[in-house]
Amino acid sequence: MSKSGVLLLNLGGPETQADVQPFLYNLFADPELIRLPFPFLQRVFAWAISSLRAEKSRRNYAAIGGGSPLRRITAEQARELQAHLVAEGYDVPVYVAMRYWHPFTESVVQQIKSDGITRLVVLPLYPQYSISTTGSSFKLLDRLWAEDPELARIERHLICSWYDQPDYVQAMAAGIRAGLDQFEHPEQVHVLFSAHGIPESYVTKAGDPYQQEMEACVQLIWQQVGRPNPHTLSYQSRVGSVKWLHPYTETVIPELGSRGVKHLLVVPISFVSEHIETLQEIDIEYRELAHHSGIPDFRRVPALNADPQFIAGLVALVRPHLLTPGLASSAFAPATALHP
Ligand SMILES: C=CC1=C(C)c2cc3[nH]c(cc4nc(cc5[nH]c(cc1n2)c(C)c5CCC(=O)O)C(CCC(=O)O)=C4C)c(C)c3C=C
Ligand SMILES: [Fe+2]
Ligand SMILES: [Fe+2]
Repeated sequence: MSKSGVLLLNLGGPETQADVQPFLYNLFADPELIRLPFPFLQRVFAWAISSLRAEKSRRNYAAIGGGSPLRRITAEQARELQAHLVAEGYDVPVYVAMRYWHPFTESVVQQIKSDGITRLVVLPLYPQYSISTTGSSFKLLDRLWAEDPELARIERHLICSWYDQPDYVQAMAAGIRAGLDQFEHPEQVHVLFSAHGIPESYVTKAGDPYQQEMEACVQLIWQQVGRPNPHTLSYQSRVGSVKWLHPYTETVIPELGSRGVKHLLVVPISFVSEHIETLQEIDIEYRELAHHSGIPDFRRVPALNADPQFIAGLVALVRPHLLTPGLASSAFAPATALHP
């Protein structure tokens, strides 16, 4: 008998000030996120960098209430997705697994195993694929599946990226149009898509499709927005001293200011939930930078969180991998099942 489940993947975030350093350690200890020439030094490096970064990072989390809202918002997305699936007749549990903080992927897959799931649809909450995000979580799942013969019996259906999912694209476009319409003169607004950056070498040396998917995603969203405003794509949240994807958001904002832009609408584009990089980096740091750059009118499009059209998009992504309602106890898969 087949029993399906859905697993949502995300990065995770510290919930309290005390969580910040161990969270950073977990993040920097991942060779998919930080690539060192000497892998045997990864843990020492992670300890050193997490210790050095912790104070600044704690201050940033303190500015948004002490911790990240990511767990709460991702749980809400999971609840909404499950409710919509149940309404369509798919009686499947939806799990949330984080890469670097609670609920850790390692413990969630134990739960999935003990719930008797035999067929798991894995949906990363990153619309665009990157080695550093979806790739890292998939690699961890591969390792867990390779180490445990009971897990190995659970059939996995991986959804790699979905930046072109029509409901997602339309939900993003609707948010941008609503954002533009809040300005007194919407036609005077410059729209700045700000994506999370990654080191440039991921794209040029390791073949990460992230930049290409990001550019295609912005183009699709912009077509749906259907307004004549000028728009730009830039990359934020650079860590360390190596070159990251260009142009940097922190460079673009002053350039726009010096070109006379007075009204700026920022669209966070790699994120489907509010988190530190929307609430602190964009809303606090970039807002201040914009004001210093002569841009007094600075606004941001909210992250999608549990937006109904976005949730409909998640349902559409998951549905083809589920057994048709009524056949749920059958051993047969529907003809529409996709296997990337
Ligand atoms: C698509 C999203 C993300 C990409 C790509 C990504 C790459 C990436 N991130 C770091 C370093 C850090 N990321 C941190 C937090 C963080 N990053 C993302 C998303 C992406 N990261 C999320 C959702 C979060 C959690 C946010 C929260 O609310 O807690 C942090 C910690 C925060 C801080 O100190 O700034 C670091 C550090 C690298 C190096 C990287 C690509 C290689
Ligand atoms: Fe990050
Ligand atoms: Fe599938």
